[in-house]
Amino acid sequence: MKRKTKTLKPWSSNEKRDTNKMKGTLARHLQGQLGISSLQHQSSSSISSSNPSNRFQNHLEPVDENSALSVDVDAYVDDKETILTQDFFCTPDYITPDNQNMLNSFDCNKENIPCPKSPEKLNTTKSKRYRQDGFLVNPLSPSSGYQDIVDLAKDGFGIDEIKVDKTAVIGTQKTQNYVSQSAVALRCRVMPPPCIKNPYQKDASEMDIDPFGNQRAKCADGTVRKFLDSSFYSCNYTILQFPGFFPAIIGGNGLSRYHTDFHEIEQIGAGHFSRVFKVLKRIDGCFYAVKHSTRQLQQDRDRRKALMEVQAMAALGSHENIVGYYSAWFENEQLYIQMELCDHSLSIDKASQLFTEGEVLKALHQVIHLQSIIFANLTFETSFTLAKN
Ligand SMILES: Nc1ncnc2c1ncn2[C@@H]1O[C@H](COP(=O)(O)OP(=O)(O)OP(=O)(O)O)[C@@H](O)[C@H]1O
Repeated sequence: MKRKTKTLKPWSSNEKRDTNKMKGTLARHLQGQLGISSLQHQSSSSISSSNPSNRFQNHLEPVDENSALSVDVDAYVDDKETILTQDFFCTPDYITPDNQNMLNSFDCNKENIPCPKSPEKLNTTKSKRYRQDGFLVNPLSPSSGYQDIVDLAKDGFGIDEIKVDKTAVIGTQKTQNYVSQSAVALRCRVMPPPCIKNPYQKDASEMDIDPFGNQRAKCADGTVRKFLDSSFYSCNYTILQFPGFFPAIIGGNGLSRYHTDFHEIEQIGAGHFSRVFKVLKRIDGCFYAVKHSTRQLQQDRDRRKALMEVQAMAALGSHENIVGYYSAWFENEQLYIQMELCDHSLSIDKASQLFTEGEVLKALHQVIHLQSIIFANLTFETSFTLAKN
């Protein structure tokens, strides 16, 4: 009697018909997939009852036999909606559904597979040993559980990844905000604003010969010209003046590029407003230094200022006296810079006096002559003197 009342929902006949139709389709699908013979009755009766009064009568019938099945189909429909929403945001592979990530492709043993050694950088032994110590548990083995995964997550992974793992272990329990988190992260990651010209780089027409060949990334001047020729953007600025131009990308509940792409080894330095870490890039197995600002760059102006260092490094390119630059991004309102990892500390030990004044002047002269860049933290007089000398 109680169940009978439950089926008397105040639905319109159209709504009910649509739902039944969907359930019928899904039921047939499930039947095919799972071989559930009991579905036969429900799906066929739903479809064959073309008479409205019969259909209404069917609604009044007890559904005790198929009630559990009915609930399952509802859940399936909900899942389908979630998947469709996800498809809408074009989820890339590495952030496809959490549980799928976890159960199908994430295998902690894979973390132990040695990264392919770079032909140039062969000193990856230390990192591999470190990781082997930390990754002993396969989350897919019967003995592993939530605690194991949390322990793994503590080893260099960020909070974000812990959250992902939690979701996966809970299993089919759905989280309300899964799609929205992915969507936010995706929107921020796949739509970076274009930097159409580096303020520290000479105009393409002035650079007849590129001394660095293809060794470094550059601003796409071809793209710039297309933008300008279209006369849509008549912009004398070096960067398009969009409001909120440099977004304070993700962090918090979103995905972390830093933790996705890099395995943090240790802190190797600290500046006035930054910290520098030795990291292993997961995809190429090489060590890099990643510097990130310690204070949050909430204002667009602050982000532009912080980016000056990045733009200068990118424009300078490869030089024996300049730390190599690879990439930069905003995350959690902080600027991250991926750089070449230097063997020794870059701090000048005052006691040992590594460089003479002449050597420093010579190096600076080379740099200034090379790219006509005057460092922001040098006074005009100093720079002028150095350049002149
Ligand atoms: N690429 C690198 N490889 C190795 N160590 C590095 C690298 N970059 C920075 N460090 C270490 O981190 C320390 C601080 O970095 P850096 O000199 O860039 O900071 P800063 O410019 O003084 O700081 P801020 O930008 O906050 O003013 C350096 O003194 C050095 O020890």
